[in-house]
Amino acid sequence: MTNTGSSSDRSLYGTVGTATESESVLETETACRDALGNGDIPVAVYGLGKMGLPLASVFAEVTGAVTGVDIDPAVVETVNDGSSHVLGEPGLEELVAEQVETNRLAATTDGYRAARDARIHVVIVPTEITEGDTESDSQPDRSRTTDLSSATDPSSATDPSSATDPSSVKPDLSTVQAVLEVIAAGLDPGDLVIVESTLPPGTCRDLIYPYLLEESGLEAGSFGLAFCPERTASGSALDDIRGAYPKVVGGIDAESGRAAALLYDELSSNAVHLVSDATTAEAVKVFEGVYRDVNIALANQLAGTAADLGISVREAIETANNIPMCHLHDPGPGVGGHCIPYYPHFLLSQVDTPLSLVELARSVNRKMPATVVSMLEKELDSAGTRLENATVLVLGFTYRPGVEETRASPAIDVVDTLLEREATVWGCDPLVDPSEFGARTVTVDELPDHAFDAAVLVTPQDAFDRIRWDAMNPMVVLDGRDVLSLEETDHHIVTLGGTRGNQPTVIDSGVNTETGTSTIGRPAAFDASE
Ligand SMILES: NC(=O)c1ccc[n+]([C@@H]2O[C@H](COP(=O)([O-])OP(=O)(O)OC[C@H]3O[C@@H](n4cnc5c(N)ncnc54)[C@H](O)[C@@H]3O)[C@@H](O)[C@H]2O)c1
Ligand SMILES: CC(=O)N[C@@H]1[C@@H](OP(=O)(O)OP(=O)(O)OC[C@H]2O[C@@H](n3ccc(=O)[nH]c3=O)[C@H](O)[C@@H]2O)O[C@H](CO)[C@@H](O)[C@@H]1O
Repeated sequence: MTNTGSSSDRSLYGTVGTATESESVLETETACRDALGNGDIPVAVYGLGKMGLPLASVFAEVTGAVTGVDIDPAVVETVNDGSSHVLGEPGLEELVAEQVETNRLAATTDGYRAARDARIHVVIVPTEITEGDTESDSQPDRSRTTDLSSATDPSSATDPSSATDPSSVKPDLSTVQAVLEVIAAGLDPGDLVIVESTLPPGTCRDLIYPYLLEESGLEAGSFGLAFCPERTASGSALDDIRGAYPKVVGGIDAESGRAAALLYDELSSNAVHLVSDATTAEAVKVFEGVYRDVNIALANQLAGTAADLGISVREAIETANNIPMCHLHDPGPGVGGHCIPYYPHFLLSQVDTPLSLVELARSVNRKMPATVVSMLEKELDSAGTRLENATVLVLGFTYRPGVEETRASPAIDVVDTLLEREATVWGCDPLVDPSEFGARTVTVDELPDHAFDAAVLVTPQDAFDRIRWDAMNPMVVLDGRDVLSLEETDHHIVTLGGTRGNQPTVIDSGVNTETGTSTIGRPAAFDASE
């Protein structure tokens, strides 16, 4: 099939209800699946970023009729050249080349035209947060997201790590709104709108559907809307989209849910979980993020008990996780990226119920970079060096190893705090330039040419395996991820969770093969046979 750019009279929404007497629902569904696979139902994917481009490519692979829309002309040009501007996604470069070459995927900046032609519209642009009225800090503002454009200028978006008070932060849906404006202008009866961008629960029902109805002038029930969250991570996007996890689908009405479930049943090799409604699907995605943020905060607080308890918290966490119901997370110098630090705010803004646990977790994680600098200061003091006189190396600026993304990266706050304390700060990262964040840039190979009083490992990039620690002057090394093996060097190593590297001694010769528990070396009082 070719991407003809002409509008199609085939659609997914509303088709089963129109089955004629001579046609069964199953036949109608089969016809829909055939039309989808034959490229008779044009798809527009809005946003060709780290998740949007993999998604558009998989949609192209399955449907053969995708127009990718992006406001960035450089992105559009790269895609139309058959290349991927997104790095570090196995298979993506080849898939984009193949889909563009066979005319199954084309990109454009002309969203209005793509919207006119498409019967399925997939939204995968970023959702941001913005800081509200900080004067009302003493009175937490729990008013909901009542407007799609709570911030009109996308550049005013807030970095969650700099937000002063979690309750003053609001979702900023202005980018989503910009796309909806384009879609509404080209919306026809029978069209299906899918939102994959993470949304505050209730957004499809309370904001997007009413907005599309009003702007398009169409009647309720004449087009579909479903929330189908992206459950992907950078580095495994194609596998994730093709079906690493069940696909969650929630429609604004029953027919929207049915049509979207059929679509993703074709797209994903995994099961489709059609939940009760769009709001439930929105909550699923936000809950996943909140779960992670709260659990990381718990791990970070537990790490802080190391000195009091005199143990390696890492050893205790790893050993506790031997039991299936325990999923303690890893302590770290902060929570970055444009998902986990943002999503708690998508929940906090929507409900009247006080969510003190969620707020506290956000505060704990947000303060981790400052906690790391305090730990470093203490260690430097013990070594006789004041922080303001120290030269500190920060290692790893992206929020995750190997992903070229620095939004909300803890390294940025670590650098800011060190600079506020008048330390001299150097930065090293193979993927981004630390000088963009106020540090002096140094490469891995240049490190032995410099003298540092301390190093802080924030994100363990693979390239750091090449660091010649033995060729560098002894220094305090704060290993924020507990990954360095410096025991054989003269460096003074510190981790967030106490002594590093301790492992339990595992005695397995007496393992009870039925229960998996060992009977050797256990105190008699705990022996089940007694
Ligand atoms: N990255 C992840 O790991 C991840 C995982 C799960 C879910 N998500 C969700 O997906 C969303 C998008 O993530 P991403 O990583 O692809 O973002 P991204 O920042 O990498 O890319 C966003 C793209 O959208 C384009 N864009 C902005 N405004 C536009 C508009 N009005 N019309 C068309 N294009 C526009 C930008 O030019 C950019 O190319 C996230 O905000 C989140 O809600 C992301
Ligand atoms: C459950 C999960 O994997 N969800 C993924 C997540 O992907 P992500 O790319 O944001 O990465 P995370 O791994 O969650 O890390 C975020 C930050 O938390 C730090 N961290 C992490 C674990 C830990 O134990 N201790 C920590 O300190 C880490 O260093 C980093 O800064 O969100 C996406 C969007 O919703 C999801 O789609 C995607 O499935």
